[in-house]
Amino acid sequence: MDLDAYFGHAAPPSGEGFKSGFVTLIGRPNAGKSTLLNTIMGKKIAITSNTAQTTRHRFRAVYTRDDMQMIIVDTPGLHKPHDALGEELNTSALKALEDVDVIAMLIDASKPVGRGDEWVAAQLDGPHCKHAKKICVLSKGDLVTTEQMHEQAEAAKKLANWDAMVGLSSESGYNVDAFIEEVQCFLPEGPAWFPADMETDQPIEVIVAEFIREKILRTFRDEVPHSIGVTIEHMEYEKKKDLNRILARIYVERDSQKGIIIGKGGSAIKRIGQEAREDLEQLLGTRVYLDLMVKVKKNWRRDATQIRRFGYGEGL
Ligand SMILES: Nc1nc2c(ncn2[C@@H]2O[C@H](COP(=O)(O)OP(=O)(O)OP(=O)(O)O)[C@@H](O)[C@H]2O)c(=O)[nH]1
Repeated sequence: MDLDAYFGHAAPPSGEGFKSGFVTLIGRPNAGKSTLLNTIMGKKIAITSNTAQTTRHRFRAVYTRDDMQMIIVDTPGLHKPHDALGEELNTSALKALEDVDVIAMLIDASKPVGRGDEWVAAQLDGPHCKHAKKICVLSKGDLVTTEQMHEQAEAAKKLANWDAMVGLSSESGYNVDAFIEEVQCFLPEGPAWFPADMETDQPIEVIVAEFIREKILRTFRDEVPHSIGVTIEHMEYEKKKDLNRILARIYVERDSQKGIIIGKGGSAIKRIGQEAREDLEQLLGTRVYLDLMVKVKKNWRRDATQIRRFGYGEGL
């Protein structure tokens, strides 16, 4: 594939009236942050699942138009941490609030506003958030009636002093444009910070590893998804065959988890490999040969050094 598509070299657009800046998406786990990012970008870059703590990287996507460049910072969901990984993810998410132009807090419109939302909203009072405009995004609008949406808006109004509020659905695309326009209003005039054809600041290996992790999150429930980490050991493009050869390692914490990931006669790992390969072929625009290995690394989630080695949280 053409890796330049990820890093970009085209001259950044600029000019009078051009706006540019950073918007951070925050919210409880599962609020729909990564899905909104993908909908804005018009393609899947960030992984999503209904397992909390899906997002482990503070992830920047670059959305460029003729009249603006918006750098969207996706963050791990904010929640009460239970281990070093949870703490690292919270630190990473809160750090992404510093020095941004807009903070968009997502609140799931289909769930009652609760203490988790209150806790996240309270973080917006910090000194580092002072200058940012705050948009309340009521997400998953397709799951609620108009009346429920109004009720949710009333509850959300009490959480913070919002500069704007938008109800939308990333699934149907409803009102996502309105959100983009709202952000644009709040961005300062300035030149593009990144090349026009750059889509993300993450190395392609990180995105590939995340796509594999997503398939595991979607296949298994409970403890297993939180216990895995994925690294790309080797990735090589064979031009003649238009083929990317990828060797990935899936780390788990216990032998029993290794057995679960592999499945009876290798059935589970085979399915994960197949599904990941299909997604990766779309992402990379080439054929993909994917080799997955499972390895046990005891208690890696309790070890900050290990977590950073995976590149999760602050490690990048
Ligand atoms: N029906 C519906 N489901 C949505 C919408 N947006 C997100 N979801 C679903 O909600 C779940 C969580 O979405 P994510 O985008 O992964 O949420 P997140 O806030 O990034 O989650 P973390 O990474 O855990 O912080 C997924 O199963 C999504 O498919 C929406 O607009 N409508």
